[in-house]
Amino acid sequence: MTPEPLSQKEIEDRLAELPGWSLDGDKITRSYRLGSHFAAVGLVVHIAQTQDELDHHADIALGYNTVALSVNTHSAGGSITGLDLELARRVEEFAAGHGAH
Ligand SMILES: C[C@H](O)[C@H](O)[C@H]1CNC2=NC(N)=NC(=O)C2=N1
Repeated sequence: MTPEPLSQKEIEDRLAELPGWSLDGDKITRSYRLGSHFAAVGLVVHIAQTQDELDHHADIALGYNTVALSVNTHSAGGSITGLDLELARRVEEFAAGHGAH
């Protein structure tokens, strides 16, 4: 089932619960800084595992010690849906454990 686009108000309300995440154009985004390159790669692997579990995939940019995510829902015409917020919520749950801030 295709998830429904969220209203602007719903997006803002749910982003308020996810410090560091923001709306940038048609995607929600967040950048993390980590203690080393390997720590950044470890976070990417954990995100990849979560993405396959959700069958929902962000654009991920890996830097030296940074990881930047941006995501919307292609199947909803590039809108923000609950799946985008759920991916962000799950990444927030484990990012700090990788030393990300
Ligand atoms: C076939 C597969 O379920 C779809 O292509 C999934 C995979 N990952 C996805 N990721 C994102 N961000 N949006 C989608 O619509 C999407 N669709």
